[in-house]
Amino acid sequence: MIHARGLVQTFRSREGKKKSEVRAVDGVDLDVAEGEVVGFLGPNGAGKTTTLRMLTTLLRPTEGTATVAGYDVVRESEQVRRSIGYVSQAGGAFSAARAGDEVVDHGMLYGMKGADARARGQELFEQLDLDGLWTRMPKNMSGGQRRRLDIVMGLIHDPTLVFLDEPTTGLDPQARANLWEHIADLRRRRGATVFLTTHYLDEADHLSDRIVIIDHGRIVASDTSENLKANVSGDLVDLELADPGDVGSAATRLGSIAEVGHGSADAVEVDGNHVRARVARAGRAVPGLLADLGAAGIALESIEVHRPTLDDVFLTLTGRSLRDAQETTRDDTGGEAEPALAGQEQS
Ligand SMILES: Nc1ncnc2c1ncn2[C@@H]1O[C@H](COP(=O)(O)OP(=O)(O)OP(=O)(O)O)[C@@H](O)[C@H]1O
Repeated sequence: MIHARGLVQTFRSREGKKKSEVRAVDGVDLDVAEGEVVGFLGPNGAGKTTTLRMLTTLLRPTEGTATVAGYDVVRESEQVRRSIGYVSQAGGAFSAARAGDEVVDHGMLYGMKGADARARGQELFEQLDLDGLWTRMPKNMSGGQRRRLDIVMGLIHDPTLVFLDEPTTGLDPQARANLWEHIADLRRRRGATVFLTTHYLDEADHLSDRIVIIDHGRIVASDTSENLKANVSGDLVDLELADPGDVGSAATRLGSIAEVGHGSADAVEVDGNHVRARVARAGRAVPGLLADLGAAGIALESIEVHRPTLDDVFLTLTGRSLRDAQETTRDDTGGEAEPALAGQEQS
């Protein structure tokens, strides 16, 4: 459904007289199969939206090629647009019209007959828990209802491929959970392929068949959440020692079973009377460790084993926590920015 090779997008940014170039997307290869739900995850400014805008034909790639639903995003942009649904991060700018009229107009823009757009719109209103709101003006809807209306607009022409850019940002937990259900339903009921960007780890984990992580414009991982957790980052073993004097020898013993590839001394973190390290398949390794500690007369106050999270995966791959990265400001280029010549908006 989506095949991209070497996608690049550069933007020029200007700060006073100083000009610089930002490589917002830096050589992205991507393959998404029909019916797959892919979560595109990364911190602010990683390049998610820019990638999405190239795939949805809103931005011409500076370099590289992509086909979406079988059409080339540059040469056949019209066909791509007709084949996809796109729900942008900002959501639609609604006029003062009633929600149902907006939806019908939107469908007609895609070449649907008015009656068909109305029937399909009403069906979607029902599926997305908007029944009774057909004649309400969007400005009088709650944030969650408006976000679901955005999704109705993105689905009105019955696309089999849907791009959702941060669909639940700004929603309260209940509205998020509710929208997750609807997104999962898109595939269940309609067999749709869904490509969604998010910086919520739990969202990516919950919804996606596969998670693609982007950082600094490059894909750093692509796999199921389970595989990423199992292969990229081991379990965290946290030993609390009864006697702080045992910290050194416990660290050496824990280091000996710490993940391969990390020098054992570096792999262990000491914090007061706690000694921690990542251990591959801790369930198998820990009994031996306990026997070893017992034989050396090292007593424990407690032992905890934590399964890795997606954030651990991100930390292992990039050296940064995604949670911390989310706190950084969105635009680190400074100043006013404009697309570079090769990165012009497509009409
Ligand atoms: N029009 C533009 N002009 C200049 N730089 C831009 C422009 N759009 C995006 N950028 C820069 O490109 C990089 C990638 O931005 P992008 O919006 O794709 O990231 P993102 O992963 O979607 O972030 P977020 O999660 O905040 O939406 C950032 O450094 C951003 O500041």
